[in-house]
Amino acid sequence: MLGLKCNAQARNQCISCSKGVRARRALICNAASNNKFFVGGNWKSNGTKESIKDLVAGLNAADFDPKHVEVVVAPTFVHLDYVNSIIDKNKFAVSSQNIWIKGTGAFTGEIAAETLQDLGIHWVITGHSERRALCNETNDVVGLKTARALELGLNVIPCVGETLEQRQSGQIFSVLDAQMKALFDRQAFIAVKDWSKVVIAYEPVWAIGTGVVATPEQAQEVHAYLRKVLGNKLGAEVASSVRILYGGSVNDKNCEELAQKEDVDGFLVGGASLQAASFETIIKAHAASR
Ligand SMILES: O=C(CO)COP(=O)(O)O
Repeated sequence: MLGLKCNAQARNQCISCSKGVRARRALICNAASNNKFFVGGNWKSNGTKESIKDLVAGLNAADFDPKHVEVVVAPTFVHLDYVNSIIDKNKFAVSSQNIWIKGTGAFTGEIAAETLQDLGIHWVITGHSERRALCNETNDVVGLKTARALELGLNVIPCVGETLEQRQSGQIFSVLDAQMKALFDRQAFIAVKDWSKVVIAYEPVWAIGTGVVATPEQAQEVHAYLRKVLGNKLGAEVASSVRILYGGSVNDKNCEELAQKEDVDGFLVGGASLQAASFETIIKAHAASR
């Protein structure tokens, strides 16, 4: 995993400082990358003020070390400010689930990156498959939104993933290529300097909300592929440091096995992130898997 300290028992050398690293990917050490295991909770269109108050109280009481895991929760737009005001910011950051492709202005019903910044929200999810499928967001729109977030200094979680039909008809890698290309097509994406600000989420559509989780081997295969695609475009050092999350029916029972896979750097969790106890177990999956 990324962000492990250089240490005496290391078997590999950091390509940045030449010290040893015990990292599974063994390219870059803590001195060069502060990226930790990452867990996001996507609350989707769920929650009332009352249920959110209880959920946040449960999360604030969760026992984990933020030195080893970065945790972000994404409530609805209208709950962002409330959650940000009551959540323990030593342990959690708050993310929006979407942004508008442009700035503030005459865009009825849309939320600009500037507005999020004004609220102290520093993360945004882009390209979630529900937005792609239900709101007709194309790869190009996802590329624009991701670039817009980066231009405004936000941290961004672009989502990619194939449908069951695409997987079964052998299109999985061409679908992922096209989704990644839309990110690479934007200057703001390829010009990123600090790759702790970009976290890619692989969310196979067939696994989202279905209870059918990808096997650890299926997740690893795609994560390794995405890392290769990143490496071809941005170089080995960037590819090694970018965190790639798995999302789709992650729960407190299956998270540990998935977290053991070399290229699984964290999770983007839907349903199970609405239960504080389950989410806490998922947050601690990385530590448990070691
Ligand atoms: O869409 C997801 C996270 O963004 C995954 O949702 P589930 O965990 O409910 O399958």
